[in-house]
Amino acid sequence: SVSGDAACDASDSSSSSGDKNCAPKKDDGSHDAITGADEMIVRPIWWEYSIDQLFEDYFDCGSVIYGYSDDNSDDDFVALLDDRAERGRYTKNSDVVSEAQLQKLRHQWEMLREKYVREVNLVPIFHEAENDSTTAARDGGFDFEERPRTHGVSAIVVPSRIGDAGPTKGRGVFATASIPKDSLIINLDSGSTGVFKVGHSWREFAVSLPRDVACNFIEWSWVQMILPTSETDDDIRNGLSIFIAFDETNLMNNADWDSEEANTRCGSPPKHQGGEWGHCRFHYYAARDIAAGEELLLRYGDFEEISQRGWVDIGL
Ligand SMILES: C[S@@+](CC[C@H](N)C(=O)[O-])C[C@H]1O[C@@H](n2cnc3c(N)ncnc32)[C@H](O)[C@@H]1O
Repeated sequence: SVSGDAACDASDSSSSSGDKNCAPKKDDGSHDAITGADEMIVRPIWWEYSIDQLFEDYFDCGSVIYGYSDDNSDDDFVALLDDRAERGRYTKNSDVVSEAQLQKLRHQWEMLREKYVREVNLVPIFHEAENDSTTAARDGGFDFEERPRTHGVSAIVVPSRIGDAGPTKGRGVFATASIPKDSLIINLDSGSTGVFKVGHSWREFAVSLPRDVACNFIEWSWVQMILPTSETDDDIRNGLSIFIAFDETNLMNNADWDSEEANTRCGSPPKHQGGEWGHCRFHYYAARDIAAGEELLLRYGDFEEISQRGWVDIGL
């Protein structure tokens, strides 16, 4: 017998994944109990959910992230779907960078950061902002007074602000000072990026978050294959890892989808004209001179597989 949702037979593993009739109630932390002959196994109903199923079925994140919901059938929704089909994505919110929205985001990053330190803690995470003058001296003398302070450290080490990147892109990150070619822009070694090595621990972390934070957490996480720097490099992040940033690097958009050249590239910059970029690990540099006011645009393919195959390989 099955406790909880009687329509969902938890002993059939296929029924717990993807079948909308079996979708759990949101945020109730409920479990399905399977009664065997001698034992009762309590199996969490999110047990086998893939990342896509968590996003679509468990949390129904469409309305949270893109502003649409399955039961919305008005004309706006049809137009919205058309737009999504064209662009692949859609962001409806017109007030994406109001102070209230940014406060909410900062609060979510802090919540994720604290929970990560409490429950996972595989890499050092810092709660305090670094001393800006030290950072400025190290990274080329930018005037860091211009940079709005975030809670905790940020991986973005150039003067920047979160801004409205337009109706299809949503928020983005913009330079607030000119950045010379080859400057360090993102340092994911700054104690502001968490790592998970096992898909299931990431899944467990996701399902215990409030719905709106969970949807962002899923949207912001990425899987990356990190190549070691040498035979003796035993950094826990080497190999296949899931990463989550606790800062505004989560808001950086992709250049490729608009057929633009990324101005912010992962890996060490080529040492000579026409040379190759080094392996993408934790540092991102200016691919050219970037003017104040320009959006900092990544090439998502630098750090994650476009096919998103890594999620399957890591158990999600
Ligand atoms: C890491 S987030 C970037 C922040 C996002 N713009 C926001 O406001 O939350 C990645 C998401 O941003 C959107 N995005 C990124 N680059 C885009 C582009 N070039 N065109 C349209 N949407 C883009 C997509 O929805 C994508 O899933």
